[in-house]
Amino acid sequence: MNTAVLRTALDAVTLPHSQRTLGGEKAVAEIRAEGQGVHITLGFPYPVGHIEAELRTAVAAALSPHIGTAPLEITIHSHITAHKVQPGVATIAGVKNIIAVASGKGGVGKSTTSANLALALSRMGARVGVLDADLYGPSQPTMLGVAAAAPQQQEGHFIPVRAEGGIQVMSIGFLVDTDQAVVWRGPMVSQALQQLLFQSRWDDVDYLIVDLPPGTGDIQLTLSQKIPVTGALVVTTPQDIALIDARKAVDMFNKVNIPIFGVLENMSVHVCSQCGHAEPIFGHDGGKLLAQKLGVPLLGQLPLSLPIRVAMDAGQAAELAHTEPALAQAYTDAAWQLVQAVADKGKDFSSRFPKIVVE
Ligand SMILES: Nc1ncnc2c1ncn2[C@@H]1O[C@H](COP(=O)(O)OP(=O)(O)OP(=O)(O)O)[C@@H](O)[C@H]1O
Repeated sequence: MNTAVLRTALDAVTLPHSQRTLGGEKAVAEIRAEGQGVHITLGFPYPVGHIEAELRTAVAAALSPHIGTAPLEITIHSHITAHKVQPGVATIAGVKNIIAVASGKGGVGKSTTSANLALALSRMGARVGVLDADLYGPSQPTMLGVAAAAPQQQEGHFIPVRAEGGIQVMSIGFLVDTDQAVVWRGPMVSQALQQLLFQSRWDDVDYLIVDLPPGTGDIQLTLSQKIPVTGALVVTTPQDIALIDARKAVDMFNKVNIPIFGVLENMSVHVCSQCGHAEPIFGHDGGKLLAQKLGVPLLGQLPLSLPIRVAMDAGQAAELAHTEPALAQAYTDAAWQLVQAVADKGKDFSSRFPKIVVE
């Protein structure tokens, strides 16, 4: 069997729900002809659990003209590494990539998006963490169904609470009476965020989703100066007033050299559960147009949906995957774009070199 011919056929295979090819991704790690059969090993720098079945079918179809009915074995690996962050900020033990979820305006669904992206990433096979940095209104414990839990402490470290899918969750909501946090000033807020992040014992997290408070205040400043962020995404509703604020959030990230992975439009249209009529309550395609204007990807357009609201408030975000597969798929599509964008960033080598201290 000619492995060069097989490689050419494999390299041309397009990844499901993507424009990328196995060749472009340098994903074909090994082609081994053994006896009458063929063994293929594919390696990816992102999770592929959500496309694995389709990928296997596509690979088998591409090889079938060359191998006929010979036995075919396909092994698929994902190896997710740490990627570059802002210059001068070192990465954190146990966390490979931090993704900040921001919005210019409050109430646009940033926390909802953070929780659902985390769940999508975990369904795709990644190890995921969520840091609730919305110190004035933490909602991740509720949305992810772990509001009654508390992080254990071990040798002065917090052990993040585990939610559905093994998601590691840390939130100021676990530690303090959040009514008090409302009166905190800048330095206290900044310190609380750093404590949550640095004093937690994260267990080999591929992607840590940081749910930021709305706006461009103290938390965002701390984030940009002290916390190693791989990139950010901005959530907005389509109406003009939200878009103006979303743009401010994007400008802020640009100023501090944190790349924007994309814009996610939330509450795009309302589809009536009775008659199916779609109504653009907050306007049409605003997030899409903003993404175009800014030259960043549109990660998705999520409808204003009663099942989303009910699930989030009841702490049953994880159930959406079973009860509302189309909505869960929209979050998976967004997460899929996100992990590809992360993989495109340069790798981080800071942890491989000893720190040089000048005294
Ligand atoms: N696509 C959606 N469809 C229906 N309800 C939604 C949707 N997205 C969010 N919601 C609901 O809107 C409310 C606000 O959402 P969420 O808390 O995620 O917003 P936020 O931007 O994080 O708010 P905050 O400014 O308080 O941090 C919640 O009750 C949530 O369930």
